[in-house]
Amino acid sequence: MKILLIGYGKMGKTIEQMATAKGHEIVGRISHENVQELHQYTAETTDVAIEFTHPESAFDNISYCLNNGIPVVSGSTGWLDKFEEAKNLCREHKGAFFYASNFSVGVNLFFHFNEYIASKMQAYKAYDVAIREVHHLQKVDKPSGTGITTAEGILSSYSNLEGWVADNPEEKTKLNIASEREPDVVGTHIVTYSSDVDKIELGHIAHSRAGFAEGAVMAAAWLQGRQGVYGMKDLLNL
Ligand SMILES: NC(=O)C1=CN([C@@H]2O[C@H](COP(=O)(O)OP(=O)(O)OC[C@H]3O[C@@H](n4cnc5c(N)ncnc54)[C@H](OP(=O)(O)O)[C@@H]3O)[C@@H](O)[C@H]2O)C=CC1
Ligand SMILES: O=C(O)C1=N[C@H](C(=O)O)C[C@H](O)C1
Repeated sequence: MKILLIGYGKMGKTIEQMATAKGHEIVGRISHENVQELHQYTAETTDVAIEFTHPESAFDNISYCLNNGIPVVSGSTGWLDKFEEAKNLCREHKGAFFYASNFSVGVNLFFHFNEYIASKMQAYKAYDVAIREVHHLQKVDKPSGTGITTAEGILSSYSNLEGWVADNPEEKTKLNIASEREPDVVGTHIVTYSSDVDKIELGHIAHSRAGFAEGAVMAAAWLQGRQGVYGMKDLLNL
C-alpha cells in the first residue's frame, strides 16, 4: 500500500517501521511543521492515510481525507465530540473511515472480556467498579481514549451509573476513571471491582507501541476496497 502518515511523532514513526518491514511504501509524513503540504496528497497518490496526531487537529485531518476520497485510519484520541460529524462526512462522500481508541489486539480482547465481566458483575452490588489508566508524561488528553472505551463497555451493563467521571471517586453515581502520568509508561488500563472482603481486577499493560502500530497497519490493509465507518470489532470479528 501507498501510505500517507499524518502525524509523525511516537506513533507515526513506529507505524513507519512496521509498515516498511511489511513491504508498504510511505508516500508522505505530515507533522505540525509541514501540515500545509497535506493538500498535495490525493486518492491517486495515496491508498490510505494513517492519522495519529493531536485532539485539536484530528478532525481536520480526517475531514481532508474524506473530502478527497482518501481512505483514512485514525487513532488520535481526545476529539470524539466531533465523531458523529466525521461519520456523517464519510457517509456523505461514500468514503472509508476506520477509527479505534486503541489498535492493539490485546486491548481489544481486554475490551471484550471487560464487557462480559461487567455484564456478570452488575448483579453484585457489594462490588464498586472503577477504572485506572496510566500513561507517559507527554500525553495531552485525559482520561485516555482507551479508558473511555473501557468505561462505555462497563456502562452498557450498569444502568444505575449515570455515565463516567474523570478523577472524582467521590461522585458515587458515576464510574470513576482515575488518570496517572508517569515517565515512560506506554499505556496501562486496569478495571477493579472492590468489595469489603476482596477485589477482582482485569488489566492490560502495553510493553511497547508495536501492538498499536501493527493493528493500525492491519486496519489500513483491511480497509482497502471497503466503504463505510469501521472499528476493531469489525476487523477482529469480536
Ligand atoms: N489508537 C491507538 O491505538 C493509539 C492512539 N494514540 C493517540 O495518537 C495520538 C498521537 O500520539 P503520539 O504519536 O504518541 O503523539 P506525538 O506527540 O508523539 O506525535 C504527534 C504528531 O502529530 C503532530 N501534530 C500535532 N499537532 C498537530 C497539528 N495541529 N497538525 C498536524 N500535526 C500535528 C506532531 O507534529 P510535531 O511533532 O511537529 O508537533 C507529531 O508529528 C494521540 O492522540 C494518542 O492518544 C497513541 C497510541 C496508540
Ligand atoms: O497517548 C498514548 O500514548 C496512548 N493513547 C491511546 C489512548 O488515549 O487510549 C492509546 C494508548 O493507551 C496509548
